[in-house]
Amino acid sequence: MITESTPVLETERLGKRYGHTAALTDCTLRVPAGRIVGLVGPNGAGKSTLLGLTCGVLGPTTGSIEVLGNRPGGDAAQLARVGFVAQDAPVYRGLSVADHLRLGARLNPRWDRSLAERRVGSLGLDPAQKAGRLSGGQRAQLALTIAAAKRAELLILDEPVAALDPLARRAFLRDLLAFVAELGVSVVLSSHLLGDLEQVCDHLIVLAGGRVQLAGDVDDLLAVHHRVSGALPAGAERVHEEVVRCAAAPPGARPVDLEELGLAYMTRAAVASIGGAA
Ligand SMILES: Nc1ncnc2c1ncn2[C@@H]1O[C@H](COP(=O)(O)OP(=O)(O)OP(=O)(O)O)[C@@H](O)[C@H]1O
Repeated sequence: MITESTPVLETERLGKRYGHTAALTDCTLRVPAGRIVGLVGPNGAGKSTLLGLTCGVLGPTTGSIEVLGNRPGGDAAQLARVGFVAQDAPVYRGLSVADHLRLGARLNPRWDRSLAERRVGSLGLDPAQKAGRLSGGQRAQLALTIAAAKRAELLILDEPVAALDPLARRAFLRDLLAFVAELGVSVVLSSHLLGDLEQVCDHLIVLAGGRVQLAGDVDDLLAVHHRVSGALPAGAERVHEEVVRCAAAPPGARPVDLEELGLAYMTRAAVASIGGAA
């Protein structure tokens, strides 16, 4: 039975291979509902693969995955519960903004016309403008509007801000926060830009080499990681350089921010893979 405590995403030893390439290995995750999840990792870490498995466009090679308590992409009802914006904010370049909204209304049973029109108006998009003539930021906003108006319970956004300048990125993330608060939707957002994710995410997943390096609610993760110069305190584990993991802050320790934390785990994984290859 699906309840409010049903996780939006639950995986158990999930694995995905493309031929001889292991894109994801032994990935075990549990993401509670209502979170804005930052999915970070270097190029080739497996982020797009995990997002593809989550929305059901890919199937697992090993292990299991449940999204909102069901098999991803299992049927039309499940597809309607998940909104997916792939990399590069895909839109139909020859169709106008208004055409996109009409198409959204025809294809999505829970389409929220008033939300779509309100967002297009507040963004200052001309309904008659062809999507191919919008700027990168406007295209990203249009793709986000369509995903939001679908009234999905989970929004999956694969590097939605990658092509945007700093001002457009900030505007996009601010809008995302506003409508997440309005709609109560859960979001999984991948990015290389940890600084951006820090502004919006309350749950973090760090992937590297196809494996989960770190996952959890941001407040919990920040509470057990600290910056310590000098000798490793008793009971602490060194993640990378000054960043250590231990339940209580040792004397003289300084707090870490999300960017430092993500980088520490990604660097540790990179160093380990070079060591393993040597
Ligand atoms: N269709 C495919 N066929 C073969 N290998 C693939 C395919 N898609 C991804 N891969 C490989 O799987 C691994 C993970 O790729 P994935 O695209 O999931 O990583 P990513 O973290 O999203 O990377 P990026 O940040 O560069 O977009 C990489 O080694 C990649 O080369």
